[in-house]
Amino acid sequence: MSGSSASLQPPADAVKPVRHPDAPAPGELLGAHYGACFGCGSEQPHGLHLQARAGEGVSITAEFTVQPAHQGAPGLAHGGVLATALDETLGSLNWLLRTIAVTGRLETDFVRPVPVGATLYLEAEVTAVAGRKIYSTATGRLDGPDGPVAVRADALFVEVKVDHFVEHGREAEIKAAMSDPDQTRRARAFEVNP
Ligand SMILES: CCCCC/C=C\C/C=C\C/C=C\C/C=C\CCCC(=O)SCCNC(=O)CCNC(=O)[C@H](O)C(C)(C)COP(=O)(O)OP(=O)(O)OC[C@H]1O[C@@H](n2cnc3c(N)ncnc32)[C@H](O)[C@@H]1OP(=O)(O)O
Repeated sequence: MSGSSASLQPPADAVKPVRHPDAPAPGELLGAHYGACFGCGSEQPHGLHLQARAGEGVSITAEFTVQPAHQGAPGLAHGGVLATALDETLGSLNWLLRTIAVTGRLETDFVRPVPVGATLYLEAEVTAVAGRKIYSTATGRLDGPDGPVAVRADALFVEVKVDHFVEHGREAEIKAAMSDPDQTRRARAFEVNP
């Protein structure tokens, strides 16, 4: 996308992203990174329940169907919810790098209104990596994977350690996550890089 700000332009020393050898195969569903996640978790009744699938290289596809709970104007998706769908899809890319990263900056274009009941077909890819900084881009289309673009975004994610969550998250949820062996395994798996 041409309109993004200077801080979303990769620096001259940025490199191409490298797909981790243990990344899920193209076509495989990624599953939720956290059950209570508003974007992808199954435990949030009004969440997006976004399902992301590994693509080729460092790319992801995902689908999200707009529910009545996601309205801003009558019958239309709230822009913040659409930004969440883009953010979640972009965040899923980090699974393919086996890097834990959080959104530092997200720039979103809202191109077409998205009605309730519509399915947003999202695709995202990492474009460059510079140290801890991961640059990525995403689009969301209507009517199918080749349909008209409704939303798009450019983002900068910043790599963090698991300690980021332990340090900043509310104690009750952190304790629950740490006592869940599946959650701990998923989080720790990211800390072992080749
Ligand atoms: C056992 C329990 C563990 C449970 C964990 C569960 C699961 C873990 C697995 C995966 C989960 C991970 C993510 C979730 C996935 C998807 C959900 C969607 C993603 C999100 O929704 S996630 C929430 C929203 N997100 C935040 O909550 C971030 C708040 N924020 C911060 O926590 C800090 O702000 C941070 C860490 C971003 C940076 O802080 P820092 O101190 O580490 O690093 P620093 O500031 O030095 O930045 C380093 C370099 O990035 C550049 N940089 C930084 N920010 C920039 C900006 N905004 N614009 C342009 N450039 C920026 C600097 O300019 C510098 O660049 P340079 O190196 O060139 O100088």
